Amino acid sequence: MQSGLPLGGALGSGGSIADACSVPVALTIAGSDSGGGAGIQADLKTFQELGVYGTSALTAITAQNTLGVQGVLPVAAEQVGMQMDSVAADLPPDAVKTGMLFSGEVIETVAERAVRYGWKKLVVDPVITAKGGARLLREEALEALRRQLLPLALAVTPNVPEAELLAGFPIRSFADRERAAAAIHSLGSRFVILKGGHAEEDRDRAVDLVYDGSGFLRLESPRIATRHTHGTGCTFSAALAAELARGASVPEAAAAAKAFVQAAIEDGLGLGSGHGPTNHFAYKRRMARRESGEHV
Ligand SMILES: Nc1ncnc2c1ncn2[C@@H]1O[C@H](COP(=O)(O)OP(=O)(O)OP(=O)(O)O)[C@@H](O)[C@H]1O
Ligand SMILES: Cc1ncc(CO)c(N)n1
Repeated sequence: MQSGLPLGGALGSGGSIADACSVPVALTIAGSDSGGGAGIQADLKTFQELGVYGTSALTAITAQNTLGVQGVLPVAAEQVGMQMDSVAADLPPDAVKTGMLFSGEVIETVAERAVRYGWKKLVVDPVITAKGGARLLREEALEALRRQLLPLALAVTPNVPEAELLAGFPIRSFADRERAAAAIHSLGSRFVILKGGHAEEDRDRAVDLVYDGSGFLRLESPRIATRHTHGTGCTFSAALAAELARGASVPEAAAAAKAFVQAAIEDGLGLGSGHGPTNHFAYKRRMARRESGEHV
């Protein structure tokens, strides 16, 4: 895994940063959250915190805050495609993640570009509803997600309600979660990371399951008692994509993403009067304190 940005030395030798910089690049294809805790804003903040240059293709503009989603304006699929073309032509991404895609046409456009540009490190966060229940994916687009996008994914990162919809059966136990991960894996993604934020049977632990088609890896952390978890899923999948862009394997990237989101929830900001955002600064600050010898 790369440990930092190779900027050092470039300035003193007369070269420009632009000439010398080989920073990893990630692309997020997602919706805008005006409240800044989820969507494209969470993704770009996470990329930045992890030392990855962030680019974006916007799929929808949501009017949103910690209380809910007040409005959704979809971006036309053609315009989403043009944004991907602009980025791919000039700033080829090392990893790509998708979030809110909203329509079947946008999903089809993303799948077509993923093939055209050979995006191998594609993370699909199958965003379906927001925490308050607002729909971020049209009902009729679920099949397009299952059939067109998942076969192209390196990793898909459903939460429990999304996994129920993708697998087609309810999840009530840990064994159900394993069965759902296997069912989703059969749709074609190389890895399934079934997140446990919503899992009601785990009161004390937040357990994410990583499945590669043969074995399960469990990523566990203490469950934090807080309502400030807006955007945890976006933040997790963005951290996963950033670590993949830096050269990590999927299990390594998933463990790092779990640590990133745990710090972001633990050091919450207390903003807003509903489900507040997480703290995207927290992980990097902790790492810096750890490196300076502090016990964190
Ligand atoms: N209360 C919590 N304490 C610790 N970790 C949590 C908590 N809630 C969620 N997580 C972690 O956050 C990550 C995202 O999981 P979650 O299931 O909440 O995703 P999500 O529902 O897609 O999020 P959102 O829809 O808010 O973006 C996972 O790694 C999960 O384990
Ligand atoms: C734009 C957007 N994407 C994803 C989510 C899911 O958290 C959200 N609430 N808003």
